[in-house]
Amino acid sequence: MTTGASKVPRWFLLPTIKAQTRPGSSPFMPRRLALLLFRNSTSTGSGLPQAGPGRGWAWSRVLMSVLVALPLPIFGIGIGVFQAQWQLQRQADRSVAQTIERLDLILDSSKLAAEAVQNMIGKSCDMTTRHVLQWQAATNPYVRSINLARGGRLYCASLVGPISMDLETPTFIDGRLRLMTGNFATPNVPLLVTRHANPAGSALAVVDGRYLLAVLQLAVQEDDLYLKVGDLRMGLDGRVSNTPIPALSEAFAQRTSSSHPYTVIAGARAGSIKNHLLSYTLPFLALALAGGLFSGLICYRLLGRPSSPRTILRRALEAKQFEPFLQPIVDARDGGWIGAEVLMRWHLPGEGLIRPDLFIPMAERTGLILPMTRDLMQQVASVLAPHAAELPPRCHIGFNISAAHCHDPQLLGDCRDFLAAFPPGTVELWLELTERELIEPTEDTDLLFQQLDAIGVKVAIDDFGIGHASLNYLQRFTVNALKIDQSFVKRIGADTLSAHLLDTLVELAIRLDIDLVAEGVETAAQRDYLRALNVRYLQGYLFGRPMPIREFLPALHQHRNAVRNTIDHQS
Ligand SMILES: Nc1nc2c(ncn2[C@@H]2O[C@@H]3COP(=O)(O)O[C@H]4[C@@H](O)[C@H](n5cnc6c(=O)[nH]c(N)nc65)O[C@@H]4COP(=O)(O)O[C@H]3[C@H]2O)c(=O)[nH]1
Repeated sequence: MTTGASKVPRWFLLPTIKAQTRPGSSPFMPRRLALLLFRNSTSTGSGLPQAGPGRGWAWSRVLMSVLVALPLPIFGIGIGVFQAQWQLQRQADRSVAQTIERLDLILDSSKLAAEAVQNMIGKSCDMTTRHVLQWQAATNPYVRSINLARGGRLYCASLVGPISMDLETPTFIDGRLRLMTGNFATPNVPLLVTRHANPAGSALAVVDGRYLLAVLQLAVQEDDLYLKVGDLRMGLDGRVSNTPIPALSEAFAQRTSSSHPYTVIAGARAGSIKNHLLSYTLPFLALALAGGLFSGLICYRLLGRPSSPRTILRRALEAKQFEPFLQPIVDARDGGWIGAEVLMRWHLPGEGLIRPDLFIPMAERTGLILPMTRDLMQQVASVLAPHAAELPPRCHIGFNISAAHCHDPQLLGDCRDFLAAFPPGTVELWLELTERELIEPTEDTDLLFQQLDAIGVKVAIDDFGIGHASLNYLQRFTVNALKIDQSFVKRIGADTLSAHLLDTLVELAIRLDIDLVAEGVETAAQRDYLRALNVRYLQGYLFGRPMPIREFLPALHQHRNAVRNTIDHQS
């Protein structure tokens, strides 16, 4: 049976579906089948609501893609921050170590110079004393001048000879070292003074602050670096002050010299990690960001791709993309509508309507046919039940059911719910059994059919005459109607053998006292032939094509008006 405006013959599709759904076969949809599913749609039935893909799913897809995209940049930034922190701390440790090493060297040298003139302490500041002092200042690296003090006052300087100045002895840390902002000779150049005392007084070796600054600047990298002597400190700007050292929150190192009473402090202020990241790890971060973005996009694409038939159908079901189309069934005697067969259509946004024979077999194999049929029943009930009074008396509404339904105890509940939606006696529910999958009769199926019969549900055998199981079904189940397959109807008038077959089927139904419905009636000649054979109900394009459920009631009213007009005309 071929229906609709298919471009792909059924023989081409079915092997693919069968291969796909064979137990143990790949769970992924072959590309050909995916293409078939998405490309082969009919263009019938315009005016359907635009059912978009499930909103929930769309959000989940975006959320999952973001979750996939984020770890790489987060990991990249984490690694970058960790690496920057580690590097800044290492630099601070190294700066402190190098500074201590070099300053110790300088201070050792100035200490030696002060010790070298200790026998001159207390002696008068004559030419000989000055000569000794100048000699030491000239021959010791880093030492700018050497002075002598007595009784708390400077009295002899290598630079100017006799002098009298307060030494401010308490300002020397441990009595040995003093950091100064400048002195009488160079008031703006910091100095570091080493003091060597003996009972007669003290010798003072003065180191120029510019050496100290050079040491600091050579050792420093990205960090801040300070030399601290007592309360005074000297930073990389070369100034001496007693203001507190700024908070070094992102790296910190501090060490006190083991030889001289001073401390070196290094570290990184707030914002250094960010600067470090931007200057050194930017390409790495950009790469991590691009990687994250790429993986997020790939994830988004993959989630948007058809995965397994089950997933595709489940998503479509969640998105309410399966819609009921109704095709009228008429009384052969007067052509009046007695009800309709419900036929499922898949309304795929952007693609139009997908024919049921392209997805029903897959829905049956995946078991999704059960919730799909339930959804269809609910949709039909919700649209038609409020208009039950406008329907034909005991309106016949037929749903196709599959083998899986016959083993599903929920079918009974679904049928009950469907009938309960309508006022009692207004509709007659028909279940049409197809032969696509063989129904295995068991005690459970027997019980189910008995229960269905008990609540007034009728059973029809669909496509009767073309399958070998139809007769078995007749024996096994309580069958209320046979639907003659449209292939017999098509051959009416074509050959005598077909005519005989049709006659025999009709005779069988009459003998069994079962109702007959002929499908696929397209011409008046077919209608007349079937009517002459006493086939009770007819269905086919001659009376109406499958239509969206919302068009069914207006079409029914139109049909009634047309019949009324004809009767009026005749009378
Ligand atoms: N050429 C021609 N065709 C006519 C004429 N009158 C009706 N038809 C088509 O014949 C099919 C009759 O349904 P079916 O035999 O139950 O065959 C159905 C049924 O077996 C299955 N199907 C449809 N809806 C459902 C469903 O909700 N559940 C299940 N399990 N199967 C369904 O898909 C099959 C195909 O459905 P449709 O494509 O809707 O095709 C429908 C209908 O559109 C006519 O005059 N000429």
